[in-house]
Amino acid sequence: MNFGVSTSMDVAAISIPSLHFSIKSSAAISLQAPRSRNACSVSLFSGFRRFGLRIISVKAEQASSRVTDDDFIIEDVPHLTDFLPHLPSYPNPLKNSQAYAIVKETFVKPEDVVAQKIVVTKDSTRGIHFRRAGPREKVYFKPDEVRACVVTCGGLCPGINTVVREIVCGLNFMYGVNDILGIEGGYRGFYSKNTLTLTPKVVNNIHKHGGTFLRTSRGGHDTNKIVDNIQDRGINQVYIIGGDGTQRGAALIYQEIAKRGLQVSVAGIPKTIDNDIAVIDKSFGFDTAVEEAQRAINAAHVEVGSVDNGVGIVKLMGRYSGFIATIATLASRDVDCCLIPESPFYLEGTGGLFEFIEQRLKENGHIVIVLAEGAGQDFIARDMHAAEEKDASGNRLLLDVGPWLSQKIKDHFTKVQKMAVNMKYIDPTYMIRAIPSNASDNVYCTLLAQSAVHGAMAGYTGFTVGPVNSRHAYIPIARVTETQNTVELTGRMWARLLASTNQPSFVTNSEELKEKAADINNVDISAQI
Ligand SMILES: Nc1ncnc2c1ncn2[C@@H]1O[C@H](COP(=O)(O)OP(=O)(O)O)[C@@H](O)[C@H]1O
Ligand SMILES: O=P(O)(O)OC[C@H]1O[C@](O)(COP(=O)(O)O)[C@@H](O)[C@@H]1O
Ligand SMILES: [Mg+2]
Repeated sequence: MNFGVSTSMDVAAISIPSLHFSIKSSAAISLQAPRSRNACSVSLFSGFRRFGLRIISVKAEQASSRVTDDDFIIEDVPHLTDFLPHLPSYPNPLKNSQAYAIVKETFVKPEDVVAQKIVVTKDSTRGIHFRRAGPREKVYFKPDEVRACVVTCGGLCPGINTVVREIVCGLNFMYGVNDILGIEGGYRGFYSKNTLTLTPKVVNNIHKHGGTFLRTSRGGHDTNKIVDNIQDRGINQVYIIGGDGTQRGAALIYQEIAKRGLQVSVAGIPKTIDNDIAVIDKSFGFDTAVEEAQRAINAAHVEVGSVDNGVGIVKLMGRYSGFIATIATLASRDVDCCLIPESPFYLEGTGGLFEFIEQRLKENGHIVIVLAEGAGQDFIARDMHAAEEKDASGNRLLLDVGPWLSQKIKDHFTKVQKMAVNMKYIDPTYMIRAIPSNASDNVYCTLLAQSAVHGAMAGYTGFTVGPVNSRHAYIPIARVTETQNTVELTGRMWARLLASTNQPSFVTNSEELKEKAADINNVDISAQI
């Protein structure tokens, strides 16, 4: 797409085919995209950089319609100057930091973006890009004016304490910020608990412990009470660590703050053991959890390998997404069958689980089944006539598939097959998420935390930070909350698993399930490696 840029500053018109601009203020140009065939979300950076203008991207009404030729879409994040246009900026103190003294490019260029699509062909459209994370030349907070707070919400996962620690140390060591509060016990802590004072000394060793030093909770998100508290306490940077639910809550907090016109940056750091957060490569702590799951799978394999007709079942976390079970199975190679929420399965008849277990017991004398806790929920609910219940955040409370499946298998083989089986059931669910993060997750958590700090100090807000194709980016919160990341049954990763376990596909053996799988996975599979 080509566009002309007017050189005289007083001319407010910059014409782009089918798009018209008006310069609203010296700080930003807003695109008033008319209802046009080619309207799309556009951000223009380099053309205006030298004018000191900041371009905000807008979502045209028909964001789905793409500019056909050089389809270079930038999904930008909000900035404090979007609603506080006269906010002063200051030189980034990193400029004087000895650590960064010889860094070739200390600051991220304003036009640096990260591509969401990296598997391309010569004629590919360029697709969606996100603003690259990292330190900027200008900051919008004076270090001694910053009063930051950190809050952790939802379930545990390895590495939460590392993120908390590195937010505190990053603010203090890189930006000279000394006023940092801990919000205790999740969102409700804003209005129901006293704050903790966080210093590098206080958080020095917390990364060596699992859980969250700040404690957490589900439920209790009251946007107005939270923002009232932020305002009353004079907090001007909010770091929110949590999963998809938490990030939805963060979006509401950001919107209320913008509505009130408060100079407060809201930075979301995505967290979940389930890796169900969209757009980012994977959530922190996931690798640590998969590594810990190997110990449970290995124990099951040792147990069942030491007895006749040993049936080992290991239940792992994964409420709606079966990534932990899938990747732990691929990593282990001791697993004969992996069941996940995304893949329907059935027990009886040709191609069913019972037939497969019988075949493996005959072949090897034992079998190991890895089970995501969210697998088979509809099956169990029908079988037990159980009504659906929810937790304090509105998440589905799961029926316990582990004991249910163990009993089903025991009943089938003893009563129907007249064959005694040695059932060994292991449930390490909370064990794999309550441990401290491993070395690689610790480094990942450090980059996440520092990216969040750089973003907030540079005045960005209403963003979630995370790696997109291994490069940290600032992602609009709505982007990571609008869909949930799930294992694609039509992707190559799941095919790799089926090829490694040789388990029944369950789907290809049954027309009815094939439609169901198609529905589940009516998404672009190119994203799957
Ligand atoms: N749609 C939502 N809007 C506002 N707050 C939400 C929303 N969903 C969840 N929350 C809040 O976010 C916090 C954590 O949500 P939860 O789903 O339990 O865990 P996670 O965010 O880790 O997946 C809870 O305090 C919950 O009240
Ligand atoms: O912590 P609780 O309330 O027992 O919930 C357990 C659930 O939390 C999870 O660990 C995910 O929690 P988050 O989405 O909050 O990270 C699921 O895997 C599991 O089903
Ligand atoms: Mg969640």
